[in-house]
Amino acid sequence: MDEGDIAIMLGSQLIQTILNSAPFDEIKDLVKKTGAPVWYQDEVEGMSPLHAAAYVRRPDVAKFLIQEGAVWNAVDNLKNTAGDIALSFNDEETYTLIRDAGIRSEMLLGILASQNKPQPDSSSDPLDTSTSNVVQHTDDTAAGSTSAFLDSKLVYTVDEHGQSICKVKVKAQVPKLIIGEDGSEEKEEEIGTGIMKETVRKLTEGHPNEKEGLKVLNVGFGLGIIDTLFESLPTPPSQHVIIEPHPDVLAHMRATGWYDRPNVTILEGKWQDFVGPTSNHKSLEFGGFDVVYTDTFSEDYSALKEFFEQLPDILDGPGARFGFFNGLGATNALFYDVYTHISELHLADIGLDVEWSDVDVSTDDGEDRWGQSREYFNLPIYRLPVARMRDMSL
Ligand SMILES: C[S@@+](CC[C@H](N)C(=O)[O-])C[C@H]1O[C@@H](n2cnc3c(N)ncnc32)[C@H](O)[C@@H]1O
Repeated sequence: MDEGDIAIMLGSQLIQTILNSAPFDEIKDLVKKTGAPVWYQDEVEGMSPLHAAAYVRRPDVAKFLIQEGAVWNAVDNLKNTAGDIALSFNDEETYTLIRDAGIRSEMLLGILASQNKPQPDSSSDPLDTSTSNVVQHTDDTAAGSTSAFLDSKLVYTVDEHGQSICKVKVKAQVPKLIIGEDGSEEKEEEIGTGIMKETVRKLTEGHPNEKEGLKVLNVGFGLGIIDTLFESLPTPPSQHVIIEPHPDVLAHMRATGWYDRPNVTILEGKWQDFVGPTSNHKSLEFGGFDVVYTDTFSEDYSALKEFFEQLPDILDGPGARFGFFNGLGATNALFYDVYTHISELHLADIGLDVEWSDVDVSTDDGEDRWGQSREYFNLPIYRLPVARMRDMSL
């Protein structure tokens, strides 16, 4: 028997022992004394010892396995993590242990990645650096890579329900749906529009400058759902800046009159061109926004975190509000929870407190915001963030 066979045998034995609800010391000895690998996943189901601990609702075993290096985000062959299994049993203690292991691990990876981060003048594309292993896998499609997306051809059209959609042409020249709808009446409750409506409400309602017109920055026009909602406020924004890099989106904006709207300024390029360390538009007078929102399809969490870091410079102090499309990790309840917590921690680090609201998106009729090209959001609840600068004078 070679080393691999021994690891398989011991790994299987560890899973079986956990599933048999063996005493803690027996499980511990198998790992510590016999050397059973905690990272093992069986071939038939993809089950790991951590999955097994979740199945038999053993937080003591889960805690031990995590301490010994169990992989918190390993998915079985049905794409469930151990955390999903704990959640399905309503086993909050085991679920929280696994989720917190995920948060620790992702935070640590984030710190390591930022220490190794290329400098702004580096030739590599900062958007393509990833700090995360939560949903990170090689994905060179337009959905998963910023550069592939920005190079792809977009077509604005109307679907069979009369709703505006945007398609991206992929290599095989098969158009795929990527961006949601425009809020025609009968589609009002669909996921993208519903979320954007609630986002605009939370970002603007009761804002001290609401009545005189807010100064708004939106990053990523897409179908213009959120920008249209901002423009439809009882008092439209006094200044409405939109940052958008995709040439086809810009052409669509031009054709639909966005360039001619009073108080609307369109900045052609990526947000990185206008704010932060890679910005080469130092002359632009940025900052002082009452409301900032970002939703940049195909960028990853490291880019979002980088955007967070620019907020103190662009928000107009404590009264100002910030929102972002909270869709990362949303193919899986555990990953979504981990990302939600990590973004809250990172925002807190830079002095912003987040309030989360739950938006029920379970009633959508199966057509999601991003369509069929990748499963983006298949959770019943969207966690909507609104962050505000902490008032340091208090
Ligand atoms: C999902 S859409 C935004 C949808 C929008 N929230 C709405 O309500 O219709 C994402 C947009 O972000 C743009 N985008 C991608 N990367 C960007 C970047 N680095 N800076 C600014 N915009 C970006 C894309 O071209 C696309 O138009």
